[in-house]
Amino acid sequence: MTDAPTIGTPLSGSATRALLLGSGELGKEVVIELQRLGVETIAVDRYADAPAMQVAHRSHVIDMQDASALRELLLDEQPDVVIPEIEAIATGVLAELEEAQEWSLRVAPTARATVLTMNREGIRRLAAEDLSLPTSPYAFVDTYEELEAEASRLGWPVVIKPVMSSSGHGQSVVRTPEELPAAWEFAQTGGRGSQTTRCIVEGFVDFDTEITLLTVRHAGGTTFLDPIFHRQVDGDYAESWQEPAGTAWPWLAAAQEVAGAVTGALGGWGIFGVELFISGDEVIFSEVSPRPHDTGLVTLVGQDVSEFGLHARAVLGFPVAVTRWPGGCASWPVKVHGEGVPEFAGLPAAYAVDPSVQVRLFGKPRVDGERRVAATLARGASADEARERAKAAADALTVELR
Ligand SMILES: Nc1ncnc2c1ncn2[C@@H]1O[C@H](COP(=O)(O)OP(=O)(O)OP(=O)(O)O)[C@@H](O)[C@H]1O
Ligand SMILES: NCC(=O)N[C@@H]1O[C@H](COP(=O)([O-])[O-])[C@@H](O)[C@H]1O
Ligand SMILES: [Mg+2]
Repeated sequence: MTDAPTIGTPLSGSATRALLLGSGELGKEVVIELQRLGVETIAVDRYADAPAMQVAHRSHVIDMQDASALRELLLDEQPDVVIPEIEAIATGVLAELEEAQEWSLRVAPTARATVLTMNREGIRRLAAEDLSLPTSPYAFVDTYEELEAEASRLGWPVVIKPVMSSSGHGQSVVRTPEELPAAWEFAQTGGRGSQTTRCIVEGFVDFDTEITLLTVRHAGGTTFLDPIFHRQVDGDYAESWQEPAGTAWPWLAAAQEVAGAVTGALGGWGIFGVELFISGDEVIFSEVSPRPHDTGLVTLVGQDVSEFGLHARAVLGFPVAVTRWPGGCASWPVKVHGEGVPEFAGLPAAYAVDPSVQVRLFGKPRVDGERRVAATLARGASADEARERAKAAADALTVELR
């Protein structure tokens, strides 16, 4: 792909082809945006009938952590752009193929960015040690004995996370030494299938609030979106919202500086979800996704172009601009526990909450354990009003597993 890209016609020799690695709810929205731009889309994930597969031109099921399977697929498809969507990918293959340029391949935002962020160690060392950004105190451990030593050095409570995981998988807050063995066990079994025992152990940050600062690097420069506030439960997002457009924050300039430094170091084009803790006026870097962020689902109602549309435009090489809905907006994820195929009821009641309510049913084929299967979205005059509406809409939905 050149710096001034053209878009071909899908399924023809001129097609512009985008291949998603990871095809969950976030990828589904990216594929919809790419389809609107006439891009041929190929959705890949570890299981069949994943959400993005249901809207893409075609799909493949492979173990994305298997380097040879991934290499074989990419050589076969030869996409113009690869869009990583999840944290469990053999990213070394992306770096190898981007470097080799056997065909004109770009990885969004860059192969190096995906390598560095796929593993918590890469991005944490880049931010804290190379860029000298404030982070929680941390250590990396490979054994239970190392964990014990580092946790007591850092001081309680500590947060333990597998180096390859997301959405809180395998993550726990440990308040006393007695809780440590169970947390180690959870980290070993609960991650996203990494082949290592390695974990990060972090000192607990007693923040006032936490935000995702969506940052778009694109052909026209770098654009910071309005902060997205969120509340997390067990390491996974439980609610996110944007305050009315134009709200001023004393820490915003510092937050943009941190986001600019991290995304600048990662480089390339695309959207980044920069996760920051705010404590007083202090901004502490937590982590960054070089792709759309789950808390950014709120942009589906808060902006004229959502984070998914912005990612699609940026990775294709186009400049972006954003207009905000002037009021508040909110998203509320729907998670279910159990086993079976989801069946949803209560949509009329959810829509009756407010005309601004929107519902996304992701279409995940089944649930085994706990899984996010839907989200509700709403607007309001204030963020609080939007949050109440999004929650009320989610409460009105019922999910049966059959
Ligand atoms: N050191 C810390 N101190 C206090 N809270 C923390 C710390 N690390 C993580 N958390 C809490 O846990 C949440 C999830 O952590 P983190 O983002 O690292 O996990 P994740 O698995 O990558 O989640 P996601 O994929 O949803 O971003 C954070 O948003 C924050 O609320
Ligand atoms: N915090 C990261 C995040 O929200 N990622 C989103 O969740 C999907 C995996 O869901 P699953 O575990 O239900 O398959 C991913 O594919 C992505 O869309
Ligand atoms: Mg996170």
